[in-house]
Amino acid sequence: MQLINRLRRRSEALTNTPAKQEKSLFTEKRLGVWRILIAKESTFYVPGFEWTLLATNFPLCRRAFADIYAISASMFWCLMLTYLWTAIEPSMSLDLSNRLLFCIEHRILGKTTGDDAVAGLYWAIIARVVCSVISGVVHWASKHIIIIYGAQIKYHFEERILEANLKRDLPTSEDHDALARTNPGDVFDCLQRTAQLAKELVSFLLQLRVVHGVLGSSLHHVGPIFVALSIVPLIARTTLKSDLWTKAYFVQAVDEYFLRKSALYKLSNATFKQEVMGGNIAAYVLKEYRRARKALRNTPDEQAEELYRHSSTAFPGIFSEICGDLPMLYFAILAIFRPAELSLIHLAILEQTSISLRYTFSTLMWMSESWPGELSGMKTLYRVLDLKNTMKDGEIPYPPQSQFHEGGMELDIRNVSFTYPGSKAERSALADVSLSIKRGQLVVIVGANGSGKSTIIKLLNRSYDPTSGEILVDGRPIEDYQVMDLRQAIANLTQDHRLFPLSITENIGLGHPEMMADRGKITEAAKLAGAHALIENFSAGYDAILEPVSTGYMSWAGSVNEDIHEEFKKMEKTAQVSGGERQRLVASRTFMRLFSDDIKLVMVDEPSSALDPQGEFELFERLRQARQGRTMIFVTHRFGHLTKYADIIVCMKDGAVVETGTHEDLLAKMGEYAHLYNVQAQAFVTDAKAWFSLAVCAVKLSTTF
Ligand SMILES: Nc1ncnc2c1ncn2[C@@H]1O[C@H](COP(=O)(O)OP(=O)(O)OP(=O)(O)O)[C@@H](O)[C@H]1O
Repeated sequence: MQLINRLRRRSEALTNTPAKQEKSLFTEKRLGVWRILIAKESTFYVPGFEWTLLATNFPLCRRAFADIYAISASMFWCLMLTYLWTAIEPSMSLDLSNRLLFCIEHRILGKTTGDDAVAGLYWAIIARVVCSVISGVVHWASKHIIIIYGAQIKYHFEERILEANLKRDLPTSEDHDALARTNPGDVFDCLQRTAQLAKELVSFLLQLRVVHGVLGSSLHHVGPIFVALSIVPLIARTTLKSDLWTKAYFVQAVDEYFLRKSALYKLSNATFKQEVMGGNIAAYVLKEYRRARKALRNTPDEQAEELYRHSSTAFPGIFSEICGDLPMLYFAILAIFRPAELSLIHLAILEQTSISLRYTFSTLMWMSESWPGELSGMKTLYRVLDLKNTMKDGEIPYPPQSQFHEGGMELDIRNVSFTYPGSKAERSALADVSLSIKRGQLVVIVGANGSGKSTIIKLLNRSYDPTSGEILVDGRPIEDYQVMDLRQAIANLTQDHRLFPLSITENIGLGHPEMMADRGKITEAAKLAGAHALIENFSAGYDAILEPVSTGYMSWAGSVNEDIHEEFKKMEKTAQVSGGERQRLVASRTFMRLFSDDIKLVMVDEPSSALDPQGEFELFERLRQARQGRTMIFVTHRFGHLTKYADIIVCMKDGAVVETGTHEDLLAKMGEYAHLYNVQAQAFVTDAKAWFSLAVCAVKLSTTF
């Protein structure tokens, strides 16, 4: 019962969103397990098309057209010509077909005789065939242009997105807009859809012109009603149709039993396998799942769009079916009452005209409905491209030309406080931190989890700027320096660093791209990080790509074909390396970076969490040996073998620096550092005692037997 009440409360919380308070803006619906919030439509609304979108997005469309025109003017005009042809072609084709049918009728019924009649028929045939041939060529050319030009446009925008993403600073990258999914093909897709929309509109108007011509001919007595019966029901159907996807809406699952059922189902995923098995909770999960499913009863979870479209009566379906038959039924009724006025050719012409007109009209409606979706993809892409960095870039190069630069970076952190953008924590990540680091000093930062150690590193490499206070680098505010220059002078190694989906050589070489071609240095860096033996073990050695990008996919039928499946698995395989091996490979990149004379500050943030004790000891030793002429900052929980080399140990707690000094100073203070140190030392003492007791036991036992 308690559980059900809790679920109810949660469900109420889900439905009780701020949107409810702005009721006038939205219409709310509950369908199946879903709650749908639909933005109310503007007063000037024609079903199937958002006219206001056209006006408000005109400048964006113009910009997009200018962009793709600049990529290739010739391709652009070729594509537009193909659209022009395909806009004219249906009406021309219809006109020629109708002419041909009239010629055939006249010839069959003997209304025209002689050479002129035969020549007219020949010309009608030739014109029809020529039109078809041109259409075939234009369609092929249009597809060809779309493939080639489309690829050029896609690569162009992909490059722009890449460049924008690479230049973006960290706070801006965490911005909601920057996280939006962008597809480089969206601009071309949207412009194609816009051109197609215009094409369908022109095509429809030209076909009406042909219809006018047909009605003006011998069919004037039956034609108008026939054509009206073809088109009017289509307009009525479009007007009456209720489709969700053309509207601005938001769908959320709110049924408490559905949510619980989904959460329990998720527990069968591989992600939770160990917990479910280890905790032996499978029976509980299944029991609770069944209970939720039973409570859900027949509440449908079909897609909200489908539920919205599904009508409560069969009337719209019947109406739609009858609409399709109306022109033919009308002709049949005429055949009953006024057979003398009709012929099969008349029927063929009217049927052909009405089918073409209906097809174009339906396509026009469909295009106009889907156009806003295409437009929103393009808008998102441009919004991402236009995002401006929130962090200021400085103007002074680093190191400044005037400055003598032996001995590393000098850092002065003054009353710095920092809160992460969008943080929900009460406490700041850093609160009034002050710290002075002289050139070439080795600093060890220690402290409990969440005390702010990594945040200091992130401020020093300008991933973020302090919320208040200032950081001086060599006596100047850090923001005055050009960010790129500053980062060029810093080597950073953290536990978050990843392997790139590139070869091992590149993974290491990117530490110092100017030396990428120097295989000797790359091997040396790998040796320093203890990764050489591991790399040699791969069949492709330094050329191995451990985590390649996905390159293939299988068809549905392919996934059930065992041979294809096996081949696919072989092709797409990612090499598995252990956490420690990964850390060694990543550390190789840092050693490569340390070959650069530009490096004036080395910051190492807990990069050895997965390394064995020997590996960790060697890593710190070798990093320390690269200290000459550099300031070094280590953030670590296991500080045993580093503290004796440290010029300053900084001890942090709850975002503040609580102690600074040498190992001896801080132990003597008997404060936070001494506490952390003793907890670690105690474990060793206890371990040592245990080992000693075991050894004594073993000796006793051996003497007993
Ligand atoms: N990206 C982030 N967004 C919001 N809060 C964050 C973010 N990163 C860290 N924090 C918060 O800032 C505080 C300081 O985090 P920080 O990573 O600097 O601690 P730390 O001392 O390095 O911890 P650990 O020893 O666990 O690595 C913590 O309370 C943490 O939850």
